[in-house]
Amino acid sequence: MSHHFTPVLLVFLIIGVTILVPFLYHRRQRYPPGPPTNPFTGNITKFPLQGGWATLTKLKDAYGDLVFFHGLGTRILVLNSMKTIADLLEKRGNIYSDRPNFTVVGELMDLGQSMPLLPYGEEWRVQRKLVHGSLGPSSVKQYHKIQEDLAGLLAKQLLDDPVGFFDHVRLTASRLILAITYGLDVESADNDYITHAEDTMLMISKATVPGAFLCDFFPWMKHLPSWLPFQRTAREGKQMIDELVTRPLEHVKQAMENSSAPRSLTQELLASDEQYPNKEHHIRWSMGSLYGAGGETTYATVLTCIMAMALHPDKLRLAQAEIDAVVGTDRLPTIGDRTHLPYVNAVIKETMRWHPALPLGIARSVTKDDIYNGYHIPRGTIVIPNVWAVAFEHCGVHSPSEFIPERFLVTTSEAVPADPAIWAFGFARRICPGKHLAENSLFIIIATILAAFNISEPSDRALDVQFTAGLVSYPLPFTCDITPRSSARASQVVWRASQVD
Ligand code: HEM
Repeated sequence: MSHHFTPVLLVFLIIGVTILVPFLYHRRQRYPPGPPTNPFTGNITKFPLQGGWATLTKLKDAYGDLVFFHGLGTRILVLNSMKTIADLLEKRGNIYSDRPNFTVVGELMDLGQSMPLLPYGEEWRVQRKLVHGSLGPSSVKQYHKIQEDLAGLLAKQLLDDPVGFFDHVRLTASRLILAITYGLDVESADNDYITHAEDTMLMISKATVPGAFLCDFFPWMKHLPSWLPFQRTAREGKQMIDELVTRPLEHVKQAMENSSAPRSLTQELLASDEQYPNKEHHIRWSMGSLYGAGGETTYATVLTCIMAMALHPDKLRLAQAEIDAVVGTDRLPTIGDRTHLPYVNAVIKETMRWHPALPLGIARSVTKDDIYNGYHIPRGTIVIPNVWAVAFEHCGVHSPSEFIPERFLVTTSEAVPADPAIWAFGFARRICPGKHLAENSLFIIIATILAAFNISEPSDRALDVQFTAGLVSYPLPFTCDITPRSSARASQVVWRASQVD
């Protein structure tokens, strides 16, 4: 009997295997949900290229915490919640800590040598280590004085030329980084370096917009002849970037030879006895990375805060009242006051939540095929943490789009939103190494401005609330009135600026 059954069983088995295996395999290969696809371009053309955070956050309603785009050889996974970000970027950090490859900016212009773009590997590890020692929570105390001095000088500029506040804030953030990284004189740093650095940053931010170069989609194009316009642009960009990272380094080396180099991160690293391969190369790129990553993010946040204060005079008054009560009225705040000013800190947190400076963080790339919640995430997928969605998800009891610092001051446990300090600076192995420095900079610049000035919407028109749509998002130039709170505060500002040596 049994041997009659065997061929039948075999046939069934074969049929079963031929149908089931591809079926199961297909199930295993299932991509996370996303907008409808077509056979030619998948759904990649539906990925919003500029300022996509609001659109991507809306897609969360339709598709959930994971939204997947694919087509034309590119795959993008958007993470729309703290849970998915923690599960992948943190718990599976060994395969989710790489960066996508930018053919033009990264390879042809050489920016791939800089820490934010370096692949997850040995060179990146060396550069991170170089900056960690000097940017840790206790090391950053050595920069308090520079930060307080620069906040004081900024206040003086706001007093003398309030209309130019936008530029003053921008330059202050840039000077701060140049002073700390290279020991450049805070006042003269502008002429020598900032103009070039700003031009270069502008060039980089234009060049990193997806779609800026066809070559980013078709990497083989990098081998095309050098006279082609995109190759020329790439060469010019490479030169600008090279100058940005090399000139200040050479300046420090020269000053060290003359024994006149002030203390700075670069000077300390060059002077250290520690030996490792390509030492100068790594110092050049890790230090250069700090300017690129640390200037724009800081001024974006300060400008957003100024805008929010102009729009919310009642919140400004509360912050000022707290400063007057805690710090007093006879001096400007210092970084030492930071832990004693909960309302001012809540204003800063709310600024970072209301409009995060990096609304989509900095993209990652996954180095191995992965399965998550039953979905297939292929190797090489670009992974984007949508922190804009996180900012709206964890916002406590108040409406997410409104500016309400009080949401961070609630005492009942379930209503307190997640502190932006845990998500605005990125995650796990690639978390922002400048976080502690940045938090002190934001505090001292914002607290100094609030202590000394009133900020209000222009009397003749409404303030235009608009933000740039690039990687770093900050207010488009806007007008607001910035006036000293009193003549006593104005005199304090003048005196404080005169103390900067
Ligand atoms: C408000 C200010 C700042 C914000 C919101 C911010 C945010 C971020 C974020 C979201 C990332 C990506 C992390 C990830 O991939 O998970 C990052 C990376 C980075 N940040 Fe910041 N940052 C700020 C200020 C600074 C400052 C002042 C410095 C330098 C002193 C700095 C240096 C860097 C560097 C070098 C990286 C690349 C790290 C890597 O790829 O391993 N940042 N930052």
